[in-house]
Amino acid sequence: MFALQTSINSMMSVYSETGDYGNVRVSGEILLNISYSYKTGALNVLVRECRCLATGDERRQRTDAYVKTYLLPDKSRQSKRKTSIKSNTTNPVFNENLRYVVSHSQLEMRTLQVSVWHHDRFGHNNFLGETELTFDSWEFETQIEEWFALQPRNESYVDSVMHYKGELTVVLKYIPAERNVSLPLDQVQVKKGFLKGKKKNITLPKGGMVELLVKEAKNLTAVKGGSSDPFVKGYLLPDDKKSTKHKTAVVKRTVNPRWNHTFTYCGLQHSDLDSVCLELTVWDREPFASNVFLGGVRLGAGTGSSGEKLEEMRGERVGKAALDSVNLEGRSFLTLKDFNAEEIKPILWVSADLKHRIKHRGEYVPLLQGKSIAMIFEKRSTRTRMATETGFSLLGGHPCFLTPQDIHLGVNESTTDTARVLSGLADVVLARVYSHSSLEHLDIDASIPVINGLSDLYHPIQVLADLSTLQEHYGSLKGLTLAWIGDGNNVLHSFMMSLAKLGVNLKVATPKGYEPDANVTQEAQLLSKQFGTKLQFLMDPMEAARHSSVLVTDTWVSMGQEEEKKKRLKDFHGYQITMQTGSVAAPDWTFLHCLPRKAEEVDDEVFYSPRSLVFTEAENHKWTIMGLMVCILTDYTPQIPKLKFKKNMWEKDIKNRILSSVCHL
Ligand SMILES: NC(=O)OP(=O)(O)O
Repeated sequence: MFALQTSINSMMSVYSETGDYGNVRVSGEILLNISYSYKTGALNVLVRECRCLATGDERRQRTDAYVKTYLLPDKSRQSKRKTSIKSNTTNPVFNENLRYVVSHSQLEMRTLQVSVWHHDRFGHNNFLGETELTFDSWEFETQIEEWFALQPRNESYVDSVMHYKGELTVVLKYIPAERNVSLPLDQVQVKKGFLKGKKKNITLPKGGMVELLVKEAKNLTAVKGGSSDPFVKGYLLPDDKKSTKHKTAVVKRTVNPRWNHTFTYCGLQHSDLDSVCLELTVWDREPFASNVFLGGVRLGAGTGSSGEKLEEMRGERVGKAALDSVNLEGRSFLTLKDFNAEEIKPILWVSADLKHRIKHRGEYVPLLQGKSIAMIFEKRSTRTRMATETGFSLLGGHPCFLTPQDIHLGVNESTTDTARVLSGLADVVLARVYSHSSLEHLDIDASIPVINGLSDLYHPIQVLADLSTLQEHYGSLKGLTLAWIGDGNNVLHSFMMSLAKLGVNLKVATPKGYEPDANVTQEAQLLSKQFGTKLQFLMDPMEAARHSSVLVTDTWVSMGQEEEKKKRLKDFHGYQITMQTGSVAAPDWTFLHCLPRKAEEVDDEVFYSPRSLVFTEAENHKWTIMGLMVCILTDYTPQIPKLKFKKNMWEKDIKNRILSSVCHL
């Protein structure tokens, strides 16, 4: 028998947080604009651009760069911020603000680590260089904008700060076979349920036994409010079937937990001890998200390699891995023009995940607990207001609905002052405005994210709901053709800024004089060229509908256009969507309308038919607004794998629905 008492910090950890840095030669500089606001307690790290970066992927001769920051010594995901990825350039321009809320006295003791990475969709991201800034002699009122040379990895800092993750105390014993067989049955620890009804038939394990007492840990990383909910997981490697997994209980709200929990591993010969290894990992339990990896250690001589477990240990579950390259936290959402496909897809995914968990599984998911949203509405609303209020509350947050009659905005108080005040009182603003420039002003002055709840130029949250509805019904967006028949308005503009990025073709039929905005059109043409999708501008509604999968229209008289109503109704004559319009569309055509609807735009036969997805579309307004809020206010990872919608399932469903409609007739 041997006994061993050890602690993590006396052993070399194989769980480097530093990851795989690749072998890219470091070059280039990064332009940062750094400011600190005493008023909001926000450190704003505006990542402007990089120049002369090294090539991230030599074989493919490309660099897809993004910037990542940590406010050291905190290396937890709460401290991580990322920009979007800029494709195929060694001189990427970001102009993205990475924000930390931290008191200036805390900040004096912190180090901002700014690293640049090449994003490899199919392998490891490659390190392209970094710079570190300390704040101990910083003039906090001064804003700096400066080029910083990128440096190779600072190994000494990595060793001294990043590898130390606390200490774990364990007692390890090997009990040889001759002693093991004399153990009474109730001392042989096997998985729960194994003994149930089988006591008579149980065969005692052959060979010796490893007994591990997990006593306690000290100085673990605090991942929430100064503490964690830690537990230990253990495997005896190699273990391809995960049959040796043991876990301690969770000890709540502490970074110095005491477990005194014993794991036993049976059937081991003494000679096996040279080839096995005991992997112990410490985790923070997260009831509504992936558990957070706090540290790990391997005891024993064997390598016990098991790729699957290593992956799980790093928290890279399906969802996490796929979302890892995208960080929308703190981003405003004024237009889909600012969001690429890799940023839009996670919003749709989180939305579908929330719908599944809350609506279908009946779970309570308070991801926005303690957060507030200021909802400014210059115009009336049914769906956007209800979707935001109920959705935000459902996630545990607090919505405040404000109209110009309720608050001083634009009457007694400037937009600038209102934006600053709201930034201190809420976590996010959603604003429905007449002029898009009002949103842009709000966004400049606010230090919290601003969401466009509709402006004269764009209605991006509506299009998120539409994309999610189509994704649900068709199983995939790519390859669909959407026909917009009607006014060249804000909803169309948002489609024009997003569809090509997702591989959707667009045909637009508008009466003369009601075409979409010229700048938006020019941008959409560039996107369609870039992504190889079809984009057509027509005047004939039937031509737009021909072979299209989705027929879409909207009101012909938007809010604020009431005086033009008579003329508009005349000008839009012939644009009503009817079954005749659908007769030339694709066999599986569907209909969308963002509502409210008037009969002149679409007749009752189409509007209330099984082809019409309008009421799901209205409901999805809520799930997509919730998904968006969660993406910009938290680092939530979907609990369920990326939802898969099989096309043949949908085809069956729509055929059944059409059939049942025929029966009613
Ligand atoms: N589609 C839409 O934005 O509806 P409301 O105007 O009711 O918010």
